[in-house]
Amino acid sequence: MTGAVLELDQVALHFGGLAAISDLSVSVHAGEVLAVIGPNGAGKTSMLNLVTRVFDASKGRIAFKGQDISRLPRARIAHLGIARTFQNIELFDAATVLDNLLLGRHRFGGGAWWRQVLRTPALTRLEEAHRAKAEEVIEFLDLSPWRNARVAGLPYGVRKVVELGRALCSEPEILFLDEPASGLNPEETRDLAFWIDDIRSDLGITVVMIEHDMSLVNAVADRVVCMAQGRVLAQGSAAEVQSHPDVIAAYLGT
Ligand SMILES: Nc1ncnc2c1ncn2[C@@H]1O[C@H](COP(=O)(O)OP(=O)(O)OP(=O)(O)O)[C@@H](O)[C@H]1O
Repeated sequence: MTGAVLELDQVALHFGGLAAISDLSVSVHAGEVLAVIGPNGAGKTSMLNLVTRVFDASKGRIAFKGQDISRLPRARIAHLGIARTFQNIELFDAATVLDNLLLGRHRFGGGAWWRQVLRTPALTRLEEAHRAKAEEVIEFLDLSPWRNARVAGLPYGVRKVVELGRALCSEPEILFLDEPASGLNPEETRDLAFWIDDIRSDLGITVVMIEHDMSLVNAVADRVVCMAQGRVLAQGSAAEVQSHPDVIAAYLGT
């Protein structure tokens, strides 16, 4: 593990009078799996929405590999190598699994307009490279039985894997997963744990996972940050954080 790949420094986010995030400072180390836990409404998804520029921070700095990204246009985020999945799966239901995965290649472009009109060899090579990456991800996530199926008809657990696959197709340096285990059965959650481990070890991608399922957190997280009321309450190993008195009190609502 090396230095911080992503740093949030005293970040705040307000919705009207409500402080969803207050003075939040979090560092993500390159090559780690960081789990972000905390009770409902703690600000976990808001933090992810700040990093991916869905919302503007009202205060503070967010740096990716030393570059301040807090004011970048949202569309630039994927180009930098930051990918995410959503709490409520966001896929193109009418399209096939393969086509959804190919959408993940968006950041690598489709070539200049004149290449598309003339169908140049360079464009053909680009399309072949996109297709090869999508096939690699299909293989990696065992999605071959559904390659040409429309997403709309797929079981929930498979759709979650497709969304993960689309994020991987963008070849991110850092991958944010928003509640990846929610709605999955125990067997699917075990598969997910293996994939997250492989995403970090084999693909070298840093993973930040917002998660309520402590079996998954205990299985894959190198480090855990617990948030409550928009701040960091505790951080450390899964065991340290789960036994922290403030964390126990936050979950009990005391
Ligand atoms: N778009 C929004 N408009 C207004 N308030 C919001 C918005 N998004 C989040 N909030 C509020 O900000 C606070 C933090 O919400 P957030 O969804 O980030 O928490 P969370 O820790 O991800 O919760 P959960 O585990 O339930 O998903 C909550 O009080 C929530 O109601």
